[in-house]
Amino acid sequence: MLDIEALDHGFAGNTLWTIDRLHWSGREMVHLQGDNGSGKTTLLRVLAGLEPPRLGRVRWTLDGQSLVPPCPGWVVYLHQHPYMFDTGVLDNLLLAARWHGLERAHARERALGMLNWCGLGERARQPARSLSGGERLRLALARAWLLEPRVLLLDEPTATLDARAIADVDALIDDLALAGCAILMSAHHPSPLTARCQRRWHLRDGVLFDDVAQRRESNPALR
Ligand SMILES: Nc1ncnc2c1ncn2[C@@H]1O[C@H](COP(=O)(O)OP(=O)(O)OP(=O)(O)O)[C@@H](O)[C@H]1O
Repeated sequence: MLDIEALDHGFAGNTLWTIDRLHWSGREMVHLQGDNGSGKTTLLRVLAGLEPPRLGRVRWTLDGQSLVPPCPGWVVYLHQHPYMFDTGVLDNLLLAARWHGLERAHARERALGMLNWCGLGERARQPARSLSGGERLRLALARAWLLEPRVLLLDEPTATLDARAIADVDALIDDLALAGCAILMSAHHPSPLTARCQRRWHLRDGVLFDDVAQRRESNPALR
């Protein structure tokens, strides 16, 4: 569902990374790795269409349609410190629903379901900006899931969380993956979730190494 050809990005005339060719069916959960500054966030932002690549092409094939990012509501990028609207917790979901044109009664019912799913059912009226880091991330996952995206691009989702919060977020991400949402996540530190990723992309020295492609290269039977 993701096809990349001759993608190249950088700033001020310097190349950050280049990717000759990459295909991802979306069936395997992917762990994007790389040192600080290797360009993980930038790659996720380019895949989401939040910034255009310097050269090359990104194409998503979703529900039989070939799309160039951005694909609002379908390919969703989530920052490790997600933006919270300056409203209550429930209204954060309802605003997102309205923004994306969900029908009002359906949106409310679904938003309440999402709040229970992410464990914030008792916090509907609490100001969203007063939530802890882990709670914000859970609310942001609920806000994303409200739209039933096909792809979630998660930027260091558990980087600043303690073990308990990581377990909570891991469980939610796992639910999304089981429901058929394709997950690509960057993460520095191993976690139960990164351990479950079936594929690894590694940004090193400006090149993206794909362990699946490398296995195919080294085993002719897989080509
Ligand atoms: N808009 C921009 N203008 C100039 N340089 C930028 C811009 N955005 C990112 N960079 C630079 O690109 C490099 C890669 O940044 P990026 O945030 O993608 O790396 P990262 O791998 O996600 O890093 P980290 O693991 O530390 O979060 C950094 O050196 C950053 O300063």
